[in-house]
Amino acid sequence: MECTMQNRMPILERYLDSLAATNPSWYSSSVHGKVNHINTFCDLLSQDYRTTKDAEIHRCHEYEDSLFHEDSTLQEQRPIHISYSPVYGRYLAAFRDIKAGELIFQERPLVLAPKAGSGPTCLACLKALGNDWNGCQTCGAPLCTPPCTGESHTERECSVISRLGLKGTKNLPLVKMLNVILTPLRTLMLTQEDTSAGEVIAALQSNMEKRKKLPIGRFIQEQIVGIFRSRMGLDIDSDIVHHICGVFDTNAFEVSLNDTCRGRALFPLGALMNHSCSPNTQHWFNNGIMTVRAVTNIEVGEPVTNTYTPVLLGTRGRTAHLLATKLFKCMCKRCRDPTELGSHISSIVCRECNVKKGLMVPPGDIGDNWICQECGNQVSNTAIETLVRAASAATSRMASDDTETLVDTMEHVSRLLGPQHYISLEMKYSLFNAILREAVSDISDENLQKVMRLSNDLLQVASLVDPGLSRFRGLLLLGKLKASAEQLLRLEIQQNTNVDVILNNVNNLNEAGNKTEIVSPKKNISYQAQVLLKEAKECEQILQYDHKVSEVAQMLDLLGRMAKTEES
Ligand SMILES: C[S@@+](CC[C@H](N)C(=O)[O-])C[C@H]1O[C@@H](n2cnc3c(N)ncnc32)[C@H](O)[C@@H]1O
Repeated sequence: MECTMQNRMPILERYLDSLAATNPSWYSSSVHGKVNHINTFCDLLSQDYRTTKDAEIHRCHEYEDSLFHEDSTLQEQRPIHISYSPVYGRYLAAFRDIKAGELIFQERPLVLAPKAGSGPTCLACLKALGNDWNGCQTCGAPLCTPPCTGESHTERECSVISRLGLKGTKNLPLVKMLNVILTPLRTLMLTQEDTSAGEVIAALQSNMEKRKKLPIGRFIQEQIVGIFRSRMGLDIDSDIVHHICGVFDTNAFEVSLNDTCRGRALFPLGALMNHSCSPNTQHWFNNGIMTVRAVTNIEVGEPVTNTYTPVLLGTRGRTAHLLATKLFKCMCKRCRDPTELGSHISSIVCRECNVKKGLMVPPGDIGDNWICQECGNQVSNTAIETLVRAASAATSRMASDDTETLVDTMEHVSRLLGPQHYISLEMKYSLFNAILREAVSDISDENLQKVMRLSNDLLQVASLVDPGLSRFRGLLLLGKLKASAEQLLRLEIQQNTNVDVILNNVNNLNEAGNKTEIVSPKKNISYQAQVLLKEAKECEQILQYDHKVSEVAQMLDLLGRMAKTEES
């Protein structure tokens, strides 16, 4: 039975209500008791499973009326609601002003499965197993040995997979195929076992009709539907499989459960965050639970956005990625601005005006010439694209942990495209990470200086395209802190062992030969540590939900000790 247009928004609204238990902060203490009276997700959603074939969801009058009658006290603390626009479809919007750093919501995954295309992965806990694995005794699918505590590989799943004939074969292509079909298989089983979950999945956007006309549609029909029917004996309506696969490809998140277990998961509320190339939220996963936090202030009514593309990618790259994977053209502020919010990460340095270092910004029309903003020099789009492809090819051949090669490639790309270009920035970020992979005490003075320079360059770009409390900024600040704290530590050791340096400092004379105010080396280190301590506290706030927060805690300890040195 086809789901009517009118009932899709309320399904998702009721799903939002059902997340009350995971989000107690949505309710003020005076209405806390009411949380218990909200029906559970399962109670509230009790209709049959139905697929919806597009995202054209309109608010109906009945729905507006039902909102009007809703208990407003329950909503007063909640930061979000679901809104609709003919351009964006449904989207999460701020229900009240949200402050940067505020936790917006937490959500458990509805479906969790290995990533399509991944190698042997334990079906119970999603740990990557490499090639040395043992198959499940019943179906032959990869599982941990000794058995892990993961619960995802159920008896029912096992009995269906056993029809694949994997047992005893360790057939790698078949294992990879299993990772492709497992997502729709698990989702299908969930919709059959839990009609409420099925209804939410049915209400999510799948872009099914458009996808059916694309190669992905043919793949799903021939491979996934084909295997379900012919090898697994499942009598299944192919539209349901197309819808489920489309729901995953349109909405799923890559999630890490811990250091070794990773997969793909569906978070129906998280899925309602629309895309922005300069998003106002950041999300983290902890034991599979998604935590979404505001990275900038979000005004009431503003969309609450997530990014579906890497932020360090130029507009043309992001546009191509979004069109290919999510089937829409982004028209956000960053995409409409050829300078990309002043970052110039798609602009190319002009070769004709070396002195002024003029930049050629991408033309509005994709086929037009690129024109230097300083000297008016024109270069054809084809020539620029060839240049960018050459730079990109140079970086893709390179090992990302070899710092010397990274430096050479970064300099080469900077000469070709300019230091502000996104490929140069990717190189800078790779180099920053490669240097910091070493224990900080083993990093040379020269490389510590490099980390400082790279982080400053990247922080400048981050403040434009990924501003506020973004993880990117947090990681850059952390690297910078590690480098500066280590430099300070080396200075402290040097001064403790070199009495001459101290005496010279103490007898400090200015150019006129007068004694200047004496700043003892210890006081100087203490002062610098106090400045860094402030940055470390900002970093701690940004990475509050990140596993890297333990590294920030170490920095806080170290800097705290150095800041106190003068007093002792
Ligand atoms: C993860 S879903 C987001 C929720 C979706 N709008 C809905 O109604 O269920 C992704 C889809 O939303 C739409 N979308 C998301 N961000 C958009 C944006 N910035 N501009 C236009 N469409 C967008 C696209 O159709 C995309 O395929």
